[in-house]
Amino acid sequence: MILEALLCVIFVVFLFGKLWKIVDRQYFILSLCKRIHTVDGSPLESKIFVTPTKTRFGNNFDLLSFTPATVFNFLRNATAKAEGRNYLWYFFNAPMYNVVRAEEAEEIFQNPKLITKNMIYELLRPFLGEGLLISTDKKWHTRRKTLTPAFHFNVLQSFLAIFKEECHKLVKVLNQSVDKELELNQVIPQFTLNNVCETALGVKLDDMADGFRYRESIHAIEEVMQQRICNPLLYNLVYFYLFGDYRKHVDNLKIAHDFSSRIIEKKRGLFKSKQIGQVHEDVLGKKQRYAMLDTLLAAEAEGKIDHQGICDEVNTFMFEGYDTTSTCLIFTFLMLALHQDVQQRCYEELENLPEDSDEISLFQFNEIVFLECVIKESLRMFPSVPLIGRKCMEECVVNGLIMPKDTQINLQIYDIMRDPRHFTKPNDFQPERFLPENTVNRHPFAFVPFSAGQRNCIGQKFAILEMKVLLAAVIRNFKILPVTILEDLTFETGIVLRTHQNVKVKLLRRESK
Ligand code: HEM
Repeated sequence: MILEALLCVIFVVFLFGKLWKIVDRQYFILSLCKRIHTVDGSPLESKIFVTPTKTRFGNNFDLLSFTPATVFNFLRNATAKAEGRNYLWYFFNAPMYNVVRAEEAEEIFQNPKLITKNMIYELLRPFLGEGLLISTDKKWHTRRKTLTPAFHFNVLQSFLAIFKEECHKLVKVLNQSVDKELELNQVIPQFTLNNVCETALGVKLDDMADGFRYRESIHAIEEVMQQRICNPLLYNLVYFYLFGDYRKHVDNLKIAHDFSSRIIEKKRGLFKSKQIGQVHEDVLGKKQRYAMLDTLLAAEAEGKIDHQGICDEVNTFMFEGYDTTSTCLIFTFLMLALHQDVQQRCYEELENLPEDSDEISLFQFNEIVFLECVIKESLRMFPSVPLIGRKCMEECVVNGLIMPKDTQINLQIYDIMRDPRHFTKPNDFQPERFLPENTVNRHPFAFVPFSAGQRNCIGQKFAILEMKVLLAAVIRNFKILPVTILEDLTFETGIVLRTHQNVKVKLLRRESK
């Protein structure tokens, strides 16, 4: 009797084991997801690197109790282990495919079915709603079409005046910091936030009574998003509510949303009066300039967008247009300080411009080639957006792999742009790489700091112009000397690439001619 029962148990265990093996070929059972397979039936390992898991539950627990710095190092180590191949994790009920090669990234950027963002972006949803960055399908297409004219050449022309004004203000501040250590993180973000606030909303943040509070709230929102990125448990709303900074986050979201919503309401009133030929002044009684919000209000008048939609788009611009540009500027200043020869070459290039910076035209800014190479090389080495994510909404074939529905794709921009096959000595700062004659044979998707394909950055021309205006003004007025060196810095991956330490330089006033 006992023997029979034992045999029965052994048989059931054997059967269960067999069944488990069969199912496990298709599904990573303990990670609760379907597996990726190759189209030609070859072993997956022959095409990509399958990252070994720390537990039997996929890579789900590999990231627990991470900090922004350890996320950065984790990603770099993962890429190093893959030895130049794209690599896979089984993560969060779905496979996560990491792309580090331009060749395979191209197919993803170009695939019109792969335009939906992945789960990381859900952390931004409470702030950005259905704005351009997160929305998908028809809504995204319509909005993108509506907003594209807001970045037209003629519009940039009118934004140039704003950039110059903010630049004058900043140069005045910098004049007081000559010969002292200057923390770039204390001054640059204010410059880019002021710019994006005025170009998006049409108001000067420094003139607004609650401008400071708004600025603080944006910082706080980002900090919480950063925390959540580092701890997958905090993605869960209940866990976030119980153990995270949920209340603080909600309060800050309210401050930021109320601020933009209030301005939108006031601007709507002015827009309507303008339509019937009254008033041309803004909320503070000053002469009105074009702002992106005007394009949105015009779309609202045509019934193409509602109040919530406008709020989402404005918040998206503020968010996307602020930290990305300040991060790039900080790294560019750092690299200029560390490479005096490059800085000197920029200075000489700028000597050809009119002495009065107010007279430098958009056309002339576009012609500053070497400085643009410097910006691009900084973006290559230190991309403000180090990774972007997509999601397969249905089973799809990508890079010769069959990806189940819900597969998450990470385009590791940081690693793509440090691929030695496309950039020799990738860790060396060499702006000459971007001179037109040196880019001819480069893979078109090897340099993608603004993403590529349909969902590329709508604000890239805006950003390059804004950064050129400030860099040109600072280089013409000051010699930038190094204080921080790269070895002092701990890099952190959040929504944007950051350093744990503030970046410091020293300015010397240049002799006026
Ligand atoms: C150095 C500065 C900047 C960098 C490196 C940058 C980078 C990027 C990247 C990589 C994306 C794609 C994100 C993704 O797919 O997840 C993106 C999208 C976007 N960027 Fe930028 N950006 C910069 C500046 C700006 C500025 C100044 C604005 C607006 C004023 C802006 C507005 C946007 C918007 C709205 C999107 C979403 C576009 C869409 O999906 O249709 N960006 N940016």
